Amino acid sequence: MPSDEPVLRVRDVRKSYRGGPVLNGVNLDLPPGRVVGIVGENGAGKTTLLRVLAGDLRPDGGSVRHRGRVGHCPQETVLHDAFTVEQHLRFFQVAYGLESLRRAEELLEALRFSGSRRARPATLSGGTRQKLNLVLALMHDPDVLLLDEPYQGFDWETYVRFWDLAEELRARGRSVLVVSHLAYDAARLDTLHRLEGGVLREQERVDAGVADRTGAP
Ligand SMILES: Nc1ncnc2c1ncn2[C@@H]1O[C@H](COP(=O)(O)OP(=O)(O)OP(=O)(O)O)[C@@H](O)[C@H]1O
Repeated sequence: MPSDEPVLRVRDVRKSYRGGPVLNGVNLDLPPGRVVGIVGENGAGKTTLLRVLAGDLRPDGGSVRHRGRVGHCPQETVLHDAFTVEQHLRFFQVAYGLESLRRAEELLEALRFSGSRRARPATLSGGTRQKLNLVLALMHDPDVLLLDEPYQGFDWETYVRFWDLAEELRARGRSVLVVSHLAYDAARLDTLHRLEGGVLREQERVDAGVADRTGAP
């Protein structure tokens, strides 16, 4: 029987900058096979929280435990203009220790990546760069995927494909945590949390269904 033990367990996470506290005791359990959203206003601390969860930023207190592999798609793309698309894929293949680019190819196809593999990121559109950013975070098929505003710059079709992909991952027992300042896609989530005052609170999802699926990205 598959374990429902959390793939991500967050306890009393605290983080302050010089300007004052941003995270004031964040708690979260993310079981396998869930798509979870975190919303919050600009400056609420969403990016800070995701960086702490990804191990990119050390919290002042509290703990973060992962079970399995983590993928992190930061808000700022990780792409480097000295490298082509193909070189990015090869670089991450080596970094992740992957035998092939099979999964990366599937993801490029799923998101209808249209850029040339010989192109450098600066010559790609913002949405196309974001697709590559997402593929790089996902190509090792992580158990937990942490996404910071993942659909910025996506057109409507790509936005819908992104959610199809999230559903495919959930069906295979992967968990996806999506951070956004917008909550209109709540119907696509298993759980929605609001980050406010440095803590997470579970939100009532407005299951208007159709209404929730009509907002533009
Ligand atoms: N490296 C840093 N040094 C100092 N202050 C920071 C740093 N990073 C973020 N902050 C501050 O911490 C607060 C939370 O920032 P954060 O980027 O985590 O919020 P956010 O919810 O992701 O915002 P947005 O929706 O605008 O992306 C803000 O007041 C920001 O100015």
